Amino acid sequence: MTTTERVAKVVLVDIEGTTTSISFVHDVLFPYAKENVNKFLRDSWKSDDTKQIVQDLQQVPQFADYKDTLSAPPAELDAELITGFVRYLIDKDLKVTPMKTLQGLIWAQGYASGKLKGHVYEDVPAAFQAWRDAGLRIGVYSSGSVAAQKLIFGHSIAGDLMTHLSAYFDTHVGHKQEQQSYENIAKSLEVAPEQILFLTDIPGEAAAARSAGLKAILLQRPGNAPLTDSQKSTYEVIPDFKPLYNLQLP
Ligand SMILES: CSCCC(=O)C(=O)COP(=O)(O)O
Ligand SMILES: [Mg+2]
Repeated sequence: MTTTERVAKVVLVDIEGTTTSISFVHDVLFPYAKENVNKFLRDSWKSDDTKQIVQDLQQVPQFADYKDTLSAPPAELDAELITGFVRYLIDKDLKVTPMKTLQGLIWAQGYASGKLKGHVYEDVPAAFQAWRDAGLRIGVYSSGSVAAQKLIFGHSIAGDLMTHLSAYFDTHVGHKQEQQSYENIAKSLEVAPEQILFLTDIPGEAAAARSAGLKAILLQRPGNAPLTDSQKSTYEVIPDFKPLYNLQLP
């Protein structure tokens, strides 16, 4: 296991498998979106936001694949067809940007009604506080939309954690396994890439971040996919944020 230098100006955190359990995302958030997508689309079908999302969803390459799975595709585009497509994307966990935007709008209703509360591991609020006390900035980079990120941290089981966060990035900045995305993030943060520490559960994301010059550490939270010996020797692997409570500015 390599050991990462304990200095950074910005800590960039992934959500699912890093700050938050995979189970919360897959067993609570995704089912909530699948259950409520039809009503959401019917209620808002004529709104500009929904019209834009529907238009963008039709441009997604997987839309044609989905229609091929239907024995009798509808002649006209309607809320039922888009509902089916959204559920198809969620089942395949495809991180398609307009679907992620739509999920965020649906979850907003769940958080507002109190049916949803964002899961965060117990070491997360303490780490956020310690890093901010040490003068570091904290940013989020997730495939979930920026709106969804703000909801999960703003309505978390540990209270409003948004007060700790100063930057949010989603797939509008690029996909998480692409080097260019991390270069874009460093540019946007106005920080040299090597001053950013990225925390994630996915080795492909850590590799992309590292190729852009960021530091990267892997999380092995309960329920995360097991890491190979090669991955464990390539990256520092930690079970939670506690080993990082003492991060300092360079
Ligand atoms: C922003 S909360 C929901 C997380 C989500 O939708 C998702 O796809 C998780 O992606 P991540 O990049 O955080 O692993
Ligand atoms: Mg993740």
